[in-house]
Amino acid sequence: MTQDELKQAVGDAAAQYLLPHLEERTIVGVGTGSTANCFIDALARHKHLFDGTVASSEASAQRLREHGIPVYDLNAVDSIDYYIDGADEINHRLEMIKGGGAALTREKIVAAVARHFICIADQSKLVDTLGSFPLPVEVIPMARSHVAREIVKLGGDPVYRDGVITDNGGQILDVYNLRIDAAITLEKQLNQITGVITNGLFAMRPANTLLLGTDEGVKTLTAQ
Ligand SMILES: O=C[C@H](O)[C@H](O)[C@H](O)COP(=O)(O)O
Repeated sequence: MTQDELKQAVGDAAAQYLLPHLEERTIVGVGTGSTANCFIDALARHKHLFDGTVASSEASAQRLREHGIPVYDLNAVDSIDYYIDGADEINHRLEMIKGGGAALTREKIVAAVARHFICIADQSKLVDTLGSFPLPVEVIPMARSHVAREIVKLGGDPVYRDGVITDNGGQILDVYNLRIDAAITLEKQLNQITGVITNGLFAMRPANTLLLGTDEGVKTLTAQ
């Protein structure tokens, strides 16, 4: 199967996974990216079964609305049972690197509210050790150079993602060559640098379930 077919397969599988849990008042958390888009398209077939969604980006909100699915402000929502989103890398503990599409901060916020985080990914995203994919760090624009210097002290090589402005008005540094063997420690260290909005390590809040698209079908994995 192609990577696109695997993404559609996990998008469809996530919608099927949710079906028994969709009720009149259910709010679904929806992530960002090409895999999340496949999920949005699959979820649209069941839009009469639930109340609406909270989206982790303007792009996903727009796609949801185009399907006629309501999108709520997170501040108007008391709780979210399920958040479905992709990842750039995920390990066997279901810790992730996210933010290749620059949506990391809103993704982390929605994930923090959700009771269950279901990651949907094709088999290329599952790794033994995080860090081949450069770690995105969202920064306040005036702090970009300061944050970059501090990241160098931590051993990383930050590269400014030129021209990208996030939904929050932030900028992105993609950090290469970081050793990510203690992901929670690194996630906290990066967030403590003044001017960092957040970073794309999801170790303090890993996924609860991974729906992994493979050539043998969609596998359901939990943290090891
Ligand atoms: O900022 C974007 C998100 O973290 C995405 O979930 C991540 O980049 C994966 O995207 P895709 O499904 O397009 O590979």
